[in-house]
Amino acid sequence: MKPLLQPARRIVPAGVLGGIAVACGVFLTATSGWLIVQASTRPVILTLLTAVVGVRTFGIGRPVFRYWERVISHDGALRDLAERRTETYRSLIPLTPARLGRRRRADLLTGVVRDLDDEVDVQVRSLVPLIATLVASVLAIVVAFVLLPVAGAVVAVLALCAVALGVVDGALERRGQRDVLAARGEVQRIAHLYAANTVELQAIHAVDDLARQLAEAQAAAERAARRQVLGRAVGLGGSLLLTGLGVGVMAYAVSGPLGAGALAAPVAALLVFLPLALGDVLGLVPDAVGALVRARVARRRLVGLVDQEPAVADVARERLTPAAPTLRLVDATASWTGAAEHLPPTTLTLAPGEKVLVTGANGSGKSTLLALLARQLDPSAGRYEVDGRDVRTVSLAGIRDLMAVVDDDPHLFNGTVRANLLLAQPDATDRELDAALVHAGLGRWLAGLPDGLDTQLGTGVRGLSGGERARFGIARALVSGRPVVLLDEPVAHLDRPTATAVLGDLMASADRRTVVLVSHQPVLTEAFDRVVALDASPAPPLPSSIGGSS
Ligand SMILES: Nc1ncnc2c1ncn2[C@@H]1O[C@H](COP(=O)(O)OP(=O)(O)OP(=O)(O)O)[C@@H](O)[C@H]1O
Repeated sequence: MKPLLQPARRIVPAGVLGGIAVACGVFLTATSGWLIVQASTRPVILTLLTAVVGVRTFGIGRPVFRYWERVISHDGALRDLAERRTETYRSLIPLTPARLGRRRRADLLTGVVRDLDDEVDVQVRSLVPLIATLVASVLAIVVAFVLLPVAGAVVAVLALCAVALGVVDGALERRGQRDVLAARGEVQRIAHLYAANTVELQAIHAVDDLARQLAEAQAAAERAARRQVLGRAVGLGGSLLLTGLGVGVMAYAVSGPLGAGALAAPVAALLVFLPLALGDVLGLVPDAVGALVRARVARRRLVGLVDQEPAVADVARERLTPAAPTLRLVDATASWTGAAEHLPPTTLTLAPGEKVLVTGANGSGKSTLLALLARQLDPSAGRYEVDGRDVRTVSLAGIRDLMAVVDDDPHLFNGTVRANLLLAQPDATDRELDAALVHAGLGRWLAGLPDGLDTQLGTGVRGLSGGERARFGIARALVSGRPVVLLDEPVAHLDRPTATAVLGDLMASADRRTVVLVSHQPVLTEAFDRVVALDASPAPPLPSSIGGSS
């Protein structure tokens, strides 16, 4: 992964432009001070003209440079976001699904997107303001030093104090952030428990107890959020205090015993205004530090997710491309975690075109069996062969290209019907898409769509019923043209007549494809060549109960 603080393209020039914009603001205030004091002595108007031009230049320069900085910094940051997203999604693919835990894919993706946003925020919320502050501070120090060396030293000390304040602020933010995340996690845990088990909780009269726990967790989260805000408040309050102190010390330096008494009054005014104007810039530091802390936490989460060894080794290059493969498991077991077996030793041969129903109790390993067949897992013992070749000796992509996997909740992206189907086979023609929808039992649905394949699908546009979604998943599998279709409870959420109709259409359309369908209860058994029952108890070996038909 790219280092967190590596500036994206154009971020350094953006920071310099931001620095010039900020310096324009600082010198606008300082030259205004010079102008006001000089004007009070009623000099010849010509002596004021230079300062008037300076004030105008700085006044115009500030928004112009600020706008320029915004345009190029956001352009750079958005490109960086796109690159980091692509890189992260690429890293997630080999980890899917075995290393991603049992979280819902949508939740996982939302978390990853949010973490990447926080990470990229560093570019515009931390790097640009910090570079800008540095540039403006250096310019201010140089100008002050040229006018009066001790004034340069005062501005330099002020800038160093702002850095120290940033470090303290960072430590407070870090602690606050940790507490906030822990407290929010607890709220989420209890809320999920509450929402997912309301009926059971009512049955054991535990609803009030859990509601009290939820209220306490919520109160703890609010306290943690207040502590976190305290860090930011210390930073902002501290920078205001520093500004005030800076003005006082500078006033003392230019007028007091430090030998500056000889300074002309307008120049003295310019120098006294300098720390005041710099205060605006130093006030950016706490926000920049806050963004940095959030980004570090997000980065740690992303690294924890992405920095895992894939469950399946992809070492061989030779690609198998059989049109009708024979799949064979020989005493194969599989494990998601490496700590326990999640599939008992299994021997099973799937001839080309065979239709097999796999049943078994919850947790007996049906989905694990499909994951093994789809090469989302490799056998922890035994063998998995495709056309007589051990799958570990051929390319992973080649094996996966043979399989179409349909789960119990096919995802529909915001986009047209066509785009949602082309995901499975980008080269498919409209005729093939139409045919797949018709074969999956969605012919009438398609005919009723206002724009046919161009109709928009997805949230808030056009929803699909559970049965239609299941059929859409099957249509995608048909469009893919892959010779093996693996279905994990594709009709789990449907009523019996709809489930029977969907499966009937699948069997009629799967013609020469091999179909393995997992279901915790026997459905439409007569449509399958074989029914395989998985035993819930792990060992001893089960080759006799599996591989046979019932
Ligand atoms: N992604 C995963 N990570 C870790 N453990 C998993 C994962 N998926 C399944 N398991 C574990 O593997 C075992 C078998 O689960 P599996 O989902 O294969 O059973 P199943 O027969 O399909 O059950 P169900 O009918 O409830 O879907 C279970 O103990 C389960 O907790």
